[in-house]
Amino acid sequence: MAAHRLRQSVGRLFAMGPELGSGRRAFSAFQAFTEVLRLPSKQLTKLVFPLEELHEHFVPGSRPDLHLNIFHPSLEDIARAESFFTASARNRIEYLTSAVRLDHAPDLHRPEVCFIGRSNVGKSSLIKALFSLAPEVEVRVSKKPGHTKKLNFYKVGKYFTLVDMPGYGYRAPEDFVDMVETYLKERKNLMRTFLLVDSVVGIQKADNIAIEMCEEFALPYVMVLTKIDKPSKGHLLKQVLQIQKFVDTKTQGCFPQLFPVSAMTYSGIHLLRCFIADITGNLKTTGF
Ligand SMILES: Nc1nc2c(ncn2[C@@H]2O[C@H](COP(=O)(O)OP(=O)(O)OP(=O)(O)O)[C@@H](O)[C@H]2O)c(=O)[nH]1
Ligand SMILES: [Mg+2]
Repeated sequence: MAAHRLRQSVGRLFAMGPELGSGRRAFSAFQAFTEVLRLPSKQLTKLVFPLEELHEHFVPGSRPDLHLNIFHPSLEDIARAESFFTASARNRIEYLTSAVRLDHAPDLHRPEVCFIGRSNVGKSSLIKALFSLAPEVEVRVSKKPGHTKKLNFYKVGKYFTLVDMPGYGYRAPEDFVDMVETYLKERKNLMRTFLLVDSVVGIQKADNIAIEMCEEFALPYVMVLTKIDKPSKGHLLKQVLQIQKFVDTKTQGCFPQLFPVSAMTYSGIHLLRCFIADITGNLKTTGF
C-alpha cells in the first residue's frame, strides 16, 4: 500500500515537470524512470539498485562487505534527478567542444565530472545511456578500442558538465598521459572522477594508471562497474566482491560504494544520474 502511494506521488511529480512534455523521440522501456516505476518491486530493485539485488544472492548475514546504503536515495529523489538529464527548451543538453590539452578546454565554472577507464570499457556508452532522455545529443561509441581521442565536453543545462575521455591501454592516444594527467590535476571545477572497470574482467594492470593518478592527486573518485549485462550472476558476484575488497583495502580517495551499470539494460543508470545530480550540488537527497 505504501509502495503504491509512493509510486502515485512520484507519478504526480513527473506529471508536474514542465520539461517532460511530448515531442521527443520515443525511447525504449526503462530509459525513463516513469517506465521503471511500473515494474514489480523485484524487477525495479534489480534495475535501480543492482548492487542490492546482487547482495540478496548471498547467504543472509554472511557477506557484510558490500556498501549498499552510503548513497541510497529515495525513488522521489531519483525521479527528481532525472529532470536534470531530460532535454527541453529550458534545459539544453548538448555537446560543447573537444580538447586535446587542458588549455584548450572550455572555461566553465559549473561543476564538472569526468569518466575515465581503459579503451573499450564503455565510457562513451555510459554517457550515451545517461543522456538517453536527450536523444539529440550525439555520443560516439565504437567496438574498436581507442575510439575517443579527445576530452569531449557535454553541458547539462546550467547545472553541470560531463567529460568523456580517451581510454588508456590498447590504442590509447600517444599524448594520453599528458592530456589526462594535466586535466585531472589542474581542472578547478572537477568535482568527481568516475573510474570505469569492466565487470567481466575486473581491475586490470592498466587500470592502475588511473587509480594511481586519482590517489596521487587526492581526487575524489568512484568506481563504476560496466557491462553488467554480460557476465553470469556468479561471475559478477565474484568480481564485485574482489573490487569491493580492493577499494576497501587499497584506496584512500575512492568512494566506498560501487556503482554497477549496464548501458544496454539501463541497470544502475537511474541511480548514477541521481548520484551525479547530488554530488554536483543540484539535488539535496536524503540518501546519505
Ligand atoms: N553488453 C554491453 N556492451 C557494452 C556496454 N557498454 C559498452 N558496450 C560495448 O563496448 C564497446 C565499447 O564501448 P565504448 O562506449 O565506445 O567504450 P569507450 O570506453 O568509450 O572506448 P574508447 O573511446 O575506445 O576508450 C562497444 O561495442 C559498446 O557497444 C554495456 O553496458 N553492455
Ligand atoms: Mg569512447
